[in-house]
Formats: sequence, C-alpha cells, structure tokens
Amino acid sequence: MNTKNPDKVVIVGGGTAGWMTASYLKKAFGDRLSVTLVESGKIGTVGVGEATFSDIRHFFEFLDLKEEDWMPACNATYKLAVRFQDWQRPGHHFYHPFEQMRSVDGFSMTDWWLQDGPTDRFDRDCFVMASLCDAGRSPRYLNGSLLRQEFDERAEEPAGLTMSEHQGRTQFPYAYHFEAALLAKFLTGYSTDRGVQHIIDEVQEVKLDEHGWISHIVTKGHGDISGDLYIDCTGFRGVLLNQALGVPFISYQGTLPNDSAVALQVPLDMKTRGIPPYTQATAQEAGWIWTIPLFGRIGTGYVYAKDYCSPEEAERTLREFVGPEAADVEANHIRMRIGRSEQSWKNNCVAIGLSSGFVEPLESTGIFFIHHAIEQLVKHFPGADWHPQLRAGYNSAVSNVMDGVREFLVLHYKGAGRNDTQYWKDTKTRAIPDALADRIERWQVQLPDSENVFPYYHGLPPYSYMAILLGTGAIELRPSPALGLADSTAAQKEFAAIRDKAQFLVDTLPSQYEYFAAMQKLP
Ligand SMILES: Cc1cc2nc3c(=O)[nH]c(=O)nc-3n(C[C@H](O)[C@H](O)[C@H](O)COP(=O)(O)OP(=O)(O)OC[C@H]3O[C@@H](n4cnc5c(N)ncnc54)[C@H](O)[C@@H]3O)c2cc1C
Ligand SMILES: N[C@@H](Cc1c[nH]c2cc(Cl)ccc12)C(=O)O
Repeated sequence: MNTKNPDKVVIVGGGTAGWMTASYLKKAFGDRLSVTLVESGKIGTVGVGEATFSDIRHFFEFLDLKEEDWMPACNATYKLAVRFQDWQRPGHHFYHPFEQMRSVDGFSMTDWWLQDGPTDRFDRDCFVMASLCDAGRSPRYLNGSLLRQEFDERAEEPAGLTMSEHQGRTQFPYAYHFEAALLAKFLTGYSTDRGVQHIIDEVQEVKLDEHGWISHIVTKGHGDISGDLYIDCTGFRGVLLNQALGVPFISYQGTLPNDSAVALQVPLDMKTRGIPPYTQATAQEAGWIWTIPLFGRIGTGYVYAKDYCSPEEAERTLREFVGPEAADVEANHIRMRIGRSEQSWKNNCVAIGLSSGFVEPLESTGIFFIHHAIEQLVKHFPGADWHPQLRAGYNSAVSNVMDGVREFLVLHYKGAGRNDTQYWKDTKTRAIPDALADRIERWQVQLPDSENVFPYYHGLPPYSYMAILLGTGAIELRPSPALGLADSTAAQKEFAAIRDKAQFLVDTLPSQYEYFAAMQKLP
C-alpha cells in the first residue's frame, strides 16, 4: 500500500474529457500535482459535443477564464434554450429554457396555466426566454451588460462557487455553443502552459499489479509511463477501465432508442441566416436532428436508432435537411455506447467522459457529466491510504447523475406526441424505469417539484420536467384541484408581467448576430 499522498496523475485521451480534466486538476493543485496527458495521434476524438448546460460557467470561472478569453478562440455563441421542433406534432415547437418557473400564491405558473393560461403556448406564457428565442435575441446588450430584471441573479450569487456547491440555487440565463476541437486546442494550451506534460502516442498495454491496480501503461514510442492515479478519457473504448480492469458497462439501450449518429460541420453565412440563440432538436422519422449555431458554421447531426434507419438513409436525410450547403461536407458516422460503467472509479483508475458513460445528446449532457465528474474527483481525491469510502462516494454521485439524466431523457420520448412512424409508436410501448412510471402517474395530478423528481442531484430542476411534459404533449396533466377554488387575479397579473417583460427585452436586445458581429468587429 502507498505511504505517500498520490501526486502523479496520468490521463489517457485528448478529447474534451482529457483536456477539461488536465486543465482543471492543474488549476486545482498547481505544481503539487504532476499531470501527464497521453493521446493517440491516430485515433480520432468523437468530433462532436458542442452545446452545454449553463453550469459550465463554473468550469471557466474555476480556470479564471472570462468569456472574452475563450469564446472567440472557440467560435462560441450563446444558448438560451433547446428548441424542440415537431416533437408534439409536425409544425409545433417549444423551448426548454434556462429560466426559473415563477410561482404565485404558492402554486407554479405551470399550475395556473393548466387552470387558465392566456394562450396555447405554455412556454411563452410562463418563460420570458421563449419569446427571446423566437425573436433570435442575444442575452447581452451591445455594451456587454446582461439582460436585466430577475435574470440579474448573479448579483446575489456568491462568486467562486463550484457547480456542485451552486447546485442550481439560482438560474443563470444562458449556456454556450462552442467548437469541440477548438475548445480542446484552447485547453491544451492552457494546460501545457501550466506544466501539464503532453505526449502524443498510443497506449498499447495497461499493466496491472497482483492486486489489480494499474502499475504502468505501455506506449508505442515512449516506453512505460507510470503514475499514482490513471484517468481513462479514451472515449467509448474505455481502454483502461472497461478493457484493462474489466469494469462492466450497464446499457441504457432498453429504455433509450437511439444508438447511432451522423454529423456534418456546415459553413454558415451568419449575416443572412442569423445566429439563433438556441440548440434545435428536430424530430425525424427514426430519431432527431441537432442544429448547433456557432460563429461561422453550424454543427448538425442526425441521432437515430439503427433498427429503424440505416447509416446511408440517415446521412441522406441529414443532407436533405441541411440543404445545398452540405454538398461538399464529409459526414462523420458514429456508433454510440449508451449507458454507464458499473463504477467509474476502480482501484487507481477513474473514467471521465464517454468512457464513464453517455445517455445520447438530446439535452447536451455529455460535457456536464465531465464537469461534474472532475469536481467530484477533486472532492474525493485519494490520500495515502486510498480509503475505499472516497471511491464509493464518487461512484455513487457519478452513477446517480447519469441515472437521473437517463430518466429525464426517457421522459422526452415517452411524452412525445409524435406517433406517425413505427419508431415513434414504439416510444410509447418501450420499457421505462419503474420509478419513472410511478413519477409520471404522480405528475398527472401533482406537477414535478423537488419532492417528486429523481431524488439525487442530476443537474435538472423540476421546471425542466414541466417544460418537457407540457411541450411534448402526450402525457395529460391536470391543475391542482385547489386552483378551482382560488382567486387567479394575481396569477393573471403575473402572466401579463411576463408578457410585458418579454416584449421589453425583445424590443431592446440586439440579435445574437448583431451582438457577436459587434464583439468581433465584423463589417
Ligand atoms: C453524436 C454525439 C453528439 C454529442 N453532442 C453533445 C453535446 O451537444 N453536448 C455535450 O455536452 N456532449 C455531447 N456529446 C458528448 C461529447 O461529445 C463527449 O462527452 C465529449 O466529446 C467527450 O468525449 P471524450 O473526450 O470522452 O472522448 P473522445 O472525444 O472520443 O476522445 C477519446 C480520446 O482518447 C484517445 N485514445 C483512445 N484510445 C487511445 C489509446 N489506446 N491510446 C492513446 N489515446 C487513446 C483518442 O485519441 C482521443 O483523444 C455528444 C456525443 C455524441 C456521440
Ligand atoms: N443545471 C442545468 C439545468 C437546466 C436548466 N434549464 C436547462 C435547459 C437546458 Cl436546454 C439544459 C439544462 C438546463 C443548467 O442550468 O444548465
């Protein structure tokens, strides 16, 4: 057994997970921790992963990075929501925004809306952000100030919180879109400038000692590399944790339909097309297509189930959806491993990123998982005795976050009104986690709240469940019976205030294109 505190980390993998981990650990521990990152020059990264949660701001703040430090280098834009197009029925859309749900007289505006909402657009009636998205607005004015009113919550939020400390106490109004490859490149520079050793080579063997702990890795051109703690960021391959240490992988495939994707990176004439301030998820015959607007191009891809659609058909559908700009762009076909490792930390090996788990990209959670895992690793970092309780605490937090997001994603398919193809018909009859079935029954008479959603931290607040349930439309919800006896005057006033606030912001904020063109001094 070791007698010294582990102070030598070896990371294998140079995708978003590898470089986010390297940069964060180096910032956390400085020169007291040696960090080496080995990445193959031949095995590519997954090449996607370009929309985030709003919580990612805590990652950049921890690295002491302001938006102006990293956004231009990553062609980044703002994301106010996910726009779900054609999930309830063709031609219908709704938003899942970064905006708290207001309450009046102890009941959420969703409840009041079910009782007597002003229009048939739940999202526009209850969220200001839905109108800003429809109008393509930026969340910041040209002078850089953030949209006002209750979104100025950061004023009360203490600075320097990690995501785990913050845990959704206030809701910041936007997230980001960024080019994955450019972020990895940016973080490579950040990391190596602070002493991370970067080795470009392939790990050919992982050597274990008699206790099943990693003693060293064998590389093709740099010999043996040893450390105290090994971090597996090798993507879906799981070279260290799943292959070498044999940790089983728990598939979610029985409850989530999609296992494949095809992606395109398409140049965009922003001046004519604008830069929509949201990720779009457009339902298709056998899955859905993501459209992520970046500065200068879009990232787009069809996420589908191979039992219902071939890769060739998926690529044809995607190219048709994008139009002529996609003609000369090469497609990236991806097989997705959906589920999570039974435990992400075994002995002296921690998996972070796709090697740990993945639930499909519908709500942009892959990078959130990475950020959460890194924070938890720092919180549970091993001492000289490698106390097993630290590994147990880490594994429980990481497994819960993935199991919780899995449930939330299953709800999107279970709740989708679409039933015009076998794929969508099967989403209604496919097995769902028992606990989710119980929750759906409860939500039909009592809306999602902090007591009746997935009980462990998984990054999604109750209002996210409301947005998806009301937006997808297939699960019938009823207002609280109490509202039949209540005076709705104050609630109606709040609906009017939301409408007026939205109109004021739409009238005064620049478009996202105007904002970024001004920031980047475009003609
Ligand atoms: C279709 C799709 C869409 C997605 N969209 C989003 C999104 O919008 N938002 C989001 O948050 N997440 C998204 N994700 C998830 C996101 O892409 C990943 O979480 C993120 O890219 C991290 O990937 P990774 O670093 O774990 O793996 P990878 O990017 O696959 O990197 C693996 C690394 O390991 C290296 N490697 C592998 N084997 C060896 C070896 N033997 N020796 C040395 N090096 C090795 C490779 O060279 C590479 O550098 C998406 C995922 C998919 C599949
Ligand atoms: N903590 C997450 C939860 C969240 C709240 N609203 C949204 C909307 C979308 Cl599209 C994703 C995630 C979320 C966060 O604030 O990022």
